[in-house]
Amino acid sequence: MSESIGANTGTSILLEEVTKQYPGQVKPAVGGLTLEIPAGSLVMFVGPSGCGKTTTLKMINRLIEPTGGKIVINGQDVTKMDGDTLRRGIGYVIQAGGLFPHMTVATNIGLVPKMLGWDKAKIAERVDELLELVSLDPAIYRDRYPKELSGGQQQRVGVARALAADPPVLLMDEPFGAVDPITRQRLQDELLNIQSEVQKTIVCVTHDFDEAVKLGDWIAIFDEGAQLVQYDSPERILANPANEFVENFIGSGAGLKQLTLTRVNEVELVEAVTALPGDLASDVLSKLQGAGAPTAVVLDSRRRPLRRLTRRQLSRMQLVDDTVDASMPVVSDQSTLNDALDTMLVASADTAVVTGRREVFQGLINVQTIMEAISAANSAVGGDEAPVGLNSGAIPALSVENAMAAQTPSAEEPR
Ligand SMILES: Nc1ncnc2c1ncn2[C@@H]1O[C@H](COP(=O)(O)OP(=O)(O)OP(=O)(O)O)[C@@H](O)[C@H]1O
Repeated sequence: MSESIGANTGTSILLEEVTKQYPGQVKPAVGGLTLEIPAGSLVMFVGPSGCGKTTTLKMINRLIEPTGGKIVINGQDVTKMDGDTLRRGIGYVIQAGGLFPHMTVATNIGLVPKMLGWDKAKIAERVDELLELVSLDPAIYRDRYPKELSGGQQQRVGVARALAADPPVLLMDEPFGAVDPITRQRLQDELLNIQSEVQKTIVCVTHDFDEAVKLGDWIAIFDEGAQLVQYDSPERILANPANEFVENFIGSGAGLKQLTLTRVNEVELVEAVTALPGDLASDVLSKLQGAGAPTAVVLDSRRRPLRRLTRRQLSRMQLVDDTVDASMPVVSDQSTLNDALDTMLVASADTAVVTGRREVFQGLINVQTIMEAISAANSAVGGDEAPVGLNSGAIPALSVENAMAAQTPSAEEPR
């Protein structure tokens, strides 16, 4: 219940000296981690396999119980709170959406609202609203079963389900790990679009440093035992990696990764002549000639781009129709310049169509704009001060008693 852990937006999370010692393990999976997650920010956890990212994430909604320390959400210590109540106020997204296969999309999304006792009409309305938010047409998708969806669509439904009861906090564990690179890019852009609408506090685990740079307001880089190696903005981590471990993690091409730091919505777009199905082709053609532009963008009634028409194509038609060109290069205004360049290269086009929230047309971006933006971006790295993040000294060596205690079985599921 969102009431129980605070307002639906603007909720901070604080881990205070949090430790997780799994039974039978010599070293703690998470050792004395103190981490501040500012309200409304998107924090990415990255680090090598087994370093404790997932364990840290799952301690926030107590799917894993910490063995020590406190977790404070919106000023309230949730370590002792009823776990089920806590989890209803925290959206949770896992790889491939984690949907229940025998339930329709609508039932999956409506699960938490149902548990919270919402009436049927309100749930149905919310389901449609969320499907719209994740760019799935409710009329087509609400009654489908998960197996009738693509991987990317399942993932979108997973996000919709996590947001259903408007929780203030969203936890995501490798949410885009199971989809192809193009779908992954689109889902990342959508998440950023959704976040600009809903302003949740989001913690997201990834193994992909580029994804962390693209999505994160802040990136926490962990080493084994969830030892925090660096916690800062993507810009500053790229500009000043804390040590060799971080340098290796960033990998080669740190310079090129700077391209990942600028989003399409930060550069000036090229205006375009637009047309609607049903317009007289000759009218559109004269507008194009007046503007000195080579192509017009055809939009549907919700201003979503359908295709581009060249002067030659227009001169051969009477009325503009509503044909869709699936191969038209389209980028979201949340895309990075890196993604935009990729999209143009794949389509062998020197311009791409830019869309914003709910796929509404914004303008065009061209290679020239990107080149100019790159040179302009080589300016000083600044920004807000980084949130607090540290571990409490070295991990204490286990005494014989502790080691014995650690062997005691607990309710924890083995992996
Ligand atoms: N239930 C468990 N019982 C015992 N040890 C566990 C359990 N779950 C995780 N571990 C251990 O704790 C450490 C941290 O695991 P965790 O899953 O948090 O890492 P991770 O950084 O998310 O890794 P990956 O990127 O591979 O998913 C690992 O050494 C793992 O083997």
